[in-house]
Amino acid sequence: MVQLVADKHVRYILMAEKKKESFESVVMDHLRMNGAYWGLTALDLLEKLGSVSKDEVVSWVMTCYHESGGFAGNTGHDPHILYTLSAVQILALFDKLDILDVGKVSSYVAGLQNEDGSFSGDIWGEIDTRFSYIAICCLSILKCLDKINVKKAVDYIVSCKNLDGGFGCTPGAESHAGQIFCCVGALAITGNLHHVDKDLLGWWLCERQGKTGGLNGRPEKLPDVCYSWWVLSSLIMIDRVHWIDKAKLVKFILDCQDLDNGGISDRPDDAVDIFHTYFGVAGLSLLEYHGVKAIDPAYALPVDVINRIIFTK
Ligand SMILES: CN(C(=O)[C@H](Cc1cnc[nH]1)NC(=O)OCc1ccccc1)[C@@H](Cc1ccccc1)C(=O)N[C@@H](Cc1c[nH]c2ccccc12)C(=O)NO
Ligand SMILES: [Zn+2]
Repeated sequence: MVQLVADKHVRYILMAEKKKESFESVVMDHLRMNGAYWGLTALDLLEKLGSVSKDEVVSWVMTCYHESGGFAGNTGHDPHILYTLSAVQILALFDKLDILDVGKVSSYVAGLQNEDGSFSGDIWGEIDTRFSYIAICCLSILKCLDKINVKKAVDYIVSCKNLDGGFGCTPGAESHAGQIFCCVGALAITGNLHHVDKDLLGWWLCERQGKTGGLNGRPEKLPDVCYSWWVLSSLIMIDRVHWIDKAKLVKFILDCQDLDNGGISDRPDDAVDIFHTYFGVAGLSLLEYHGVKAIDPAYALPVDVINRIIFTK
């Protein structure tokens, strides 16, 4: 039985941090803040966050801070809600939320809420339930949920619920595991999971597991390691995780590792990347794999980090 080659993954992540000219880092240049969140959270789940310089990372994150209170995907880029959450999550990992002007950051996020309760990603106005989740998760970590109209935000999310029990990016849009994670996560954080039909959605989610043990994002699609997060965290939040075969999913994730150079790919024998390495480790965390720290399914941060935030000051 293949094991988790944790040390190889740690080395792969640390190398990715250094290789700035590689194809992958150039392609991902505009979402480098997300990449930093994936790499650092995976390191923390493997109990190796200490192998990076906290001060170096934190000062780089702050070079992406914009006077509007938002964060950009890389130094000097435009701010966007996507990267503001990743930046706040990184600072939470290092217990450095105190360096933030919380009032400014929370006002940037709250300022993106629309009349109908939905959220835009930035000043250009694109609306997506992904942004509702990001706003609620970010403001909850900053303890500023009172800055938005939570009831309207929840009503908008509920308006995106489909007949199959799932959720899409806007009202009437097709159910997709990624959007389901966002909507269920936002409802979980705000204490509104009673709006979810747990048996109906649980059935749609457990149907994502194929004969290989992997999970896909929609019917007929190929299994993909990152759905080990989108689908599994949703199943855990609605208390239906026993409806899938956890052991088969563990094997699928472990079979996606590059045993020599480290890293995890979306499916066996594909090229590894930092995104799937994180979602593979996070999936194993949700499956309580030995040697991986527990991750919170709604906040996508280690449980000890969430406990520190919720139960202090
Ligand atoms: C832009 N991205 C995507 O579109 C990936 C592509 C993909 C990977 N495997 C299958 N497709 N898809 C993706 O992120 O889908 C997740 C999702 C979740 C919620 C709504 C829509 C899509 C990836 C990057 C990527 C591109 C190409 C290949 C591998 C990674 C990406 O940056 N995703 C972001 C999307 C995102 C940002 N903030 C979020 C908050 C909640 C949920 C998702 C996000 C992410 O998951 N950050 O943690
Ligand atoms: Zn994927």
